[in-house]
Amino acid sequence: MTALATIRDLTVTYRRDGGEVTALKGINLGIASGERLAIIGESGSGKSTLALAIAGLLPASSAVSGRIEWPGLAHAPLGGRDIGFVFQDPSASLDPVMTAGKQIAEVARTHLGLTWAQAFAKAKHLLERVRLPDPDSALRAFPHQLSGGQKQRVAIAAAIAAGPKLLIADEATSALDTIVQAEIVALIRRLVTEDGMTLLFISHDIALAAELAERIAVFRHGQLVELGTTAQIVGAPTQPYTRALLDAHIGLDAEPLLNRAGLHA
Ligand SMILES: Nc1ncnc2c1ncn2[C@@H]1O[C@H](COP(=O)(O)OP(=O)(O)OP(=O)(O)O)[C@@H](O)[C@H]1O
Ligand code: NI
Repeated sequence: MTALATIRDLTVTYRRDGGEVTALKGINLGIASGERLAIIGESGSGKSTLALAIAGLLPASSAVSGRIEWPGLAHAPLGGRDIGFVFQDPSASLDPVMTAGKQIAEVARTHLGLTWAQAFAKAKHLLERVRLPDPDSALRAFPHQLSGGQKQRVAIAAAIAAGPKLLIADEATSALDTIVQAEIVALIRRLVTEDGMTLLFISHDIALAAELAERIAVFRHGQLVELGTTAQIVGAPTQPYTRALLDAHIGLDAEPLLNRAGLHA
């Protein structure tokens, strides 16, 4: 498999209150073109920092060493065009005073050089693809007129509007109730497959990660502690920490998770 991105010895430190917090320590990780890779770990383990570093979105208060190479791209990645980003809270990524259609169209216009008319046509098509019940009225809807799940669908449509190679979903379903969460996971899986995107799925929920990902990377205290196929991580973890994450989720019985991951009959 060819690599889309290769992360080499990545260390990220934030300055805070005169001190320093090391959020990532010497991370080495390859992301294969077209794979679905999950990043899991508890709160503060550095998952979002990794996502932001990959997307080139780290705040100015951070210091970075190491590097991220993009053998799968012909050029340095441009956020929004080559990398789509979906955040936990769609209200934070959507502009409250702009219609859903315009927010999606703007991405298409900016990165694909479309006219507004072409960009709105594309936005409508994207709203159909993310299965908004009434794409025509959704085009004209403001974020507050949509449910949480619908807003997340709009945010996903905007994230993929420029046809990115890589889609990063950082806790994209964590704020949603279980049923909507499952729908959004299914949506992400379908879109990634249809467009041949690479997926980086970030979650504290090992079960959700197992449902969607082919490989899982386990982070703890800023370090990558275990990396393997979903079957390995869920069925035969080598690290006590990974086992603890599994146990916390399912007690001592791994069977339900394996079933969810489609690894058993
Ligand atoms: N902008 C920032 N300024 C200072 N420290 C930060 C900043 N962002 C994150 N941190 C710190 O860096 C560490 C890693 O945070 P990060 O958000 O990457 O973890 P996470 O695994 O995404 O956690 P969560 O599951 O809660 O989202 C934590 O100690 C956090 O407090
Ligand atoms: Ni996070």
